[in-house]
Amino acid sequence: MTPEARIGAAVEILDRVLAGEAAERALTTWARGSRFAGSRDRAAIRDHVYDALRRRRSALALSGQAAPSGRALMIGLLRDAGTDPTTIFSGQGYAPAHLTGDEAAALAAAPSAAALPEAVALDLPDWLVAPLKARLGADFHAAMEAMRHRAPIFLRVNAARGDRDDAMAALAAEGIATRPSVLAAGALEVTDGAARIKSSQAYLTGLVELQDAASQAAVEALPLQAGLRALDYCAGGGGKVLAMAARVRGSWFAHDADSRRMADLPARAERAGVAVRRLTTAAIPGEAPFDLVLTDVPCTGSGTWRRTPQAKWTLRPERLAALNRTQDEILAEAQNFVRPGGLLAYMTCSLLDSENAERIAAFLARFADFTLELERRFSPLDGGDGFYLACLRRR
Ligand SMILES: C[S@@+](CC[C@H](N)C(=O)[O-])C[C@H]1O[C@@H](n2cnc3c(N)ncnc32)[C@H](O)[C@@H]1O
Repeated sequence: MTPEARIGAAVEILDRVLAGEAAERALTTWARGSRFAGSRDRAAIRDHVYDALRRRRSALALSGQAAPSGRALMIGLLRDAGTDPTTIFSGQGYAPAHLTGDEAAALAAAPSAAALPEAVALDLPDWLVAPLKARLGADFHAAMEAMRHRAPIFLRVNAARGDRDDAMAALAAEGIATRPSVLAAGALEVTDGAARIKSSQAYLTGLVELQDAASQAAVEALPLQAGLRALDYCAGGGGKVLAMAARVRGSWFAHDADSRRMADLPARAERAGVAVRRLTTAAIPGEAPFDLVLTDVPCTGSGTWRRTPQAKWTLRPERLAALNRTQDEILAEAQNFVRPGGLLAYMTCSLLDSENAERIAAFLARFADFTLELERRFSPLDGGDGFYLACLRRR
C-alpha cells in the first residue's frame, strides 16, 4: 500500500471508532476485509489510528474543523507532522479524496500548533488539567507530552525460567531486539520485532511475559519474604501474582470479583512454572489470614492512556467518583484478610491523586491499625506507564 492509501484506510477505521466501535475491533475488522494489506501496512495504519486517538483534540483543532471525523483527524495529524495535507489528500490512485471546499477553508483558518490552548495542545480533557498538574508539578508538561506518543513495549523476564541475559539471547535468536530497562531488574524494552513476541519460543515457554516496566517495578518494590502466603485480591489475568510468584517461593492465591477474568490464569501460571490457587469470594475467609494481600484495584487507567487512548476521552467526573468508591470498598474488604503484622498493598495504573494518595489517606483515617510503610509513584517520564503503589502495615 502507498503511504496515501494507508492514511485512507486510517480515515475509514477512525470513522468507525468515532461512531463507537473499539479501536482494536475496528482495526481487526478492517484487516479481515483487506487481505491485500501486508503486516507492515497494518502496523502503519494502526500507528496512524492510535496517534489520531491519542491526539484527537489537537488534531481536530489543527484541521480547523468543529466535528471529529477520520478525515479531520488525519488532516490535523499530518499538519502536526509538518506535512501539507493536500499532498496526501490528492484523490489520485488509492489516496483519499481531495479536500472539499469546506475542509480547505477550515484548514486555511485553523490556528497554528503554537497558538493552541494548553489542554488542547497536550490532548487533555479540560477537567483533568488541574488534578494532573497538582500531581505532576514541574513534570506536568513533559509527562503529558510523553502521553501523546506511543508507549514502549516491555517484557518481564521470568526469574523462575531464566535470567535477563538468557532472555535477551533467546529473543535475539528469534529476531526480537531488546535492551534492559532501568526501571526494574527483570524488565526488557523491546526495540525491534515486537510483532513476533507472542509466537516466540521465549514467550510460549514462559521465559518472558508482556508487562509494563512500572508494573514490574511496583512488584519489585513489594517486600516479599520466602515462604509467605499471599492473596492477589483483584487478580484479573494474574499479571501481578505471576510476577510476585516468580520472585520468591510462597503460597499464592488469586481472587477476582469477576472470576471469569481469571480464566487464563491456570495456563499462564503453568507456562511460567508457578502454582497459583484461585479462590472464590466465599472461600477466602477459610484461607485467611495472609501475610500479604494485594489490591490492584480497578481505576481510570490514566497512566496507560497511551495504550488505551479512547478511555481518556470518555472518562467523566462521575465515573471517577464511582471508581473512588469502589477503591475504598475493596481496601475495606481486603484488610479483613491481612494478619496482624502483615501487609496490605494497593496499586493503580493511574496518575490521579484521587485514586492514589487520597484513597490511602481515607483508608488510614478509617482503619487506625494500619500505617503507611512505603509509597511509590511512577510517571511516563520514568519510562513506563503511570503507576502507584502504597504498602500498609497492620500493627
Ligand atoms: C486493574 S484490574 C487487575 C489487573 C491484574 N491484577 C493484572 O495484573 O493483570 C482490576 C480487577 O479488579 C476486579 N474487581 C473489581 N471489583 C472488585 C472487588 N470488589 N473485589 C475484587 N476484585 C474486584 C476486576 O474484575 C478487575 O479484574
